[in-house]
Amino acid sequence: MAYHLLRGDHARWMPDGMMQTGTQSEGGRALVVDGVTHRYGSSTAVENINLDIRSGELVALLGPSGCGKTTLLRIIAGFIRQTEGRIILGDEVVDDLGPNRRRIGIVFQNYALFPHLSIAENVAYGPAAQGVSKAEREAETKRLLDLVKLGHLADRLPRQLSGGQQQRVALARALAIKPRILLLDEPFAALDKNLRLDMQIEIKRLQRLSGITTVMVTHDQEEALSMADRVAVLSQGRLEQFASPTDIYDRPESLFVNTFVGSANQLAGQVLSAEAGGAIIRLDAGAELRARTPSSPLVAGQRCTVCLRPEHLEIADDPSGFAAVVEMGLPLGPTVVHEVRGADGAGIKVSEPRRAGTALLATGTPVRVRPLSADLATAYPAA
Ligand SMILES: Nc1ncnc2c1ncn2[C@@H]1O[C@H](COP(=O)(O)OP(=O)(O)OP(=O)(O)O)[C@@H](O)[C@H]1O
Repeated sequence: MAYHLLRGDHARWMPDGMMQTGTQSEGGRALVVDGVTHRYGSSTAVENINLDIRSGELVALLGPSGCGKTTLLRIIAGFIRQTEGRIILGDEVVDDLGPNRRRIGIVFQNYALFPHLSIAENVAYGPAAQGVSKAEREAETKRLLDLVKLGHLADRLPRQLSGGQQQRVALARALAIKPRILLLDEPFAALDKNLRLDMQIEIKRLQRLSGITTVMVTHDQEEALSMADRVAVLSQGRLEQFASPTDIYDRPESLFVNTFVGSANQLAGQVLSAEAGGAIIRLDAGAELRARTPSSPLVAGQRCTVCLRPEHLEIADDPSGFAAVVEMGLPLGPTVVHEVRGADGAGIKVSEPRRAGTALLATGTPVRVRPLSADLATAYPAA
């Protein structure tokens, strides 16, 4: 594939056939969400959200239903005017610009294609409204449809395409206006599992190639962790953490993030001693361990909740662990999960790689459970 260096205020290598997008130099700021709060009447949907999104980044807004992610996306797009705060695109505060004046490309869950227009007419619609000449928009439409591998279907109507194909048209249409940023609203929700994975890879590829700054709403944590450069985790309208997928998973900063992303055993315990960022905890189940304490400093004697992921525990005959009794063993293909019960009654999941010939432990077997290594536990003040 041939690459061209685009010049001007946004020098960037672009693949052959991809148009220029974005308004910032590589690594600069593309979008700032500055102290945004939105209330519907008396109920607060998003509260004091701050995000600083770099040019070329793919950011996922992740959270459970009702956490405010769609509201935030619609505020960025200009469909909703926030109660407080500012939206800054590049260096421009865009709060007074309507959606069609923000130059934002949007792909909705249901694609929202014009049903009576052909695929090519759908893609050319935005540039036509922008006053782009016929010859130029025809060339651009062809380039974009080739890019999403649908050039041969340009004359079909949307209903004559599969869901995945319609979504690629929606993406081409969004890119046709040369948007400053691309917004994806649950873009894979309507696709079946296999097609979803193909499209996730495809969109990530196109996003990387174009270098277009992208914000995607999803409630699917695997999708967020696998596709995004950074993930903004929201809960009840508040930003819990904004970090790389690795940091979100390995270094969660709140009990919510720790338990919403991946799974985590929650064990009750008491702080024996504490220092900045860490503490020695005695679990009610019977072991002592060191834990990170990211959210707030803990003090000796304080009750706490310790999170340990199932894959960070092992069943081992070791005095450093704590005693438990097997309740159930689940052979899950390459992993084996044992549900055990600690001396304090806590139910705990232990997930281990399955080795050839491994037998499941029978219900009632006494075992000892220990963390795989130090510092895998994270402690939060008890609720
Ligand atoms: N037009 C509206 N009027 C009043 N309340 C609203 C309106 N739209 C959303 N809300 C409320 O604001 C909160 C955030 O909603 P929002 O749709 O942003 O959440 P979400 O995280 O996108 O949820 P979902 O994943 O279910 O789409 C919810 O409590 C919702 O009930």
